[in-house]
Amino acid sequence: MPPPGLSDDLQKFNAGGSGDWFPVAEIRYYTNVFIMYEDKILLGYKKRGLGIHKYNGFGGKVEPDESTLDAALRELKEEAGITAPLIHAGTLLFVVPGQKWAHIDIFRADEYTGTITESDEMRPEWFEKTNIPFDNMWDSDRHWFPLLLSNQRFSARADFDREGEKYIQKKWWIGIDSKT
Ligand SMILES: Nc1ncnc2c1[nH]c(=O)n2[C@H]1C[C@H](O)[C@@H](COP(=O)(O)OP(=O)(O)OP(=O)(O)O)O1
Repeated sequence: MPPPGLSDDLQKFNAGGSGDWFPVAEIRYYTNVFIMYEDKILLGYKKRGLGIHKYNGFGGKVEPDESTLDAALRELKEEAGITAPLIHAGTLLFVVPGQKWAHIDIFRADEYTGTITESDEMRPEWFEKTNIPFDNMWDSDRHWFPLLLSNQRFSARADFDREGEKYIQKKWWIGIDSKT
């Protein structure tokens, strides 16, 4: 049975951790974009802010009056200097007690245009799909990345405890969105 916040008709892919799900809170919308090319994936090394010193997709907050797709395209341009024909790949609910829930729409593309450029926020870097730096990413990424890489749409929830600047994964649930 999917946790609160996810649709009931998902097919479970994996789940783990312990304890209760954190209580419902207001939602804030974010985006995250992954560019694939042949056997490689483009990640960004975060130079500031939430997730500093981790590798992630390119993305950030959705601004008022902006669609998630427009926000994803804007952040990809701002943070990596490129544009791409984005496809919605999945959704991650990132939950931390005492904070708004982050609803992250995750996009992918298999091509891009422009010159990949480092920004103040992100240093882009290509990785082999067989050598993704999970030990230096958000802990939940390793659980949904197989679905991103195999082009299966997913919805996921990951609850993290916060200890100072550290985020410790407590519980997660990943489902395949079989409607698509
Ligand atoms: N758990 C987890 N896994 C993978 N990705 C993420 C998380 N939690 C997250 O917040 N994220 C992603 C979602 C976004 O792409 C970024 C966070 O966005 P942020 O850099 O705070 O937003 P910006 O709008 O770019 O920030 P500023 O420009 O205001 O600094 O991490």
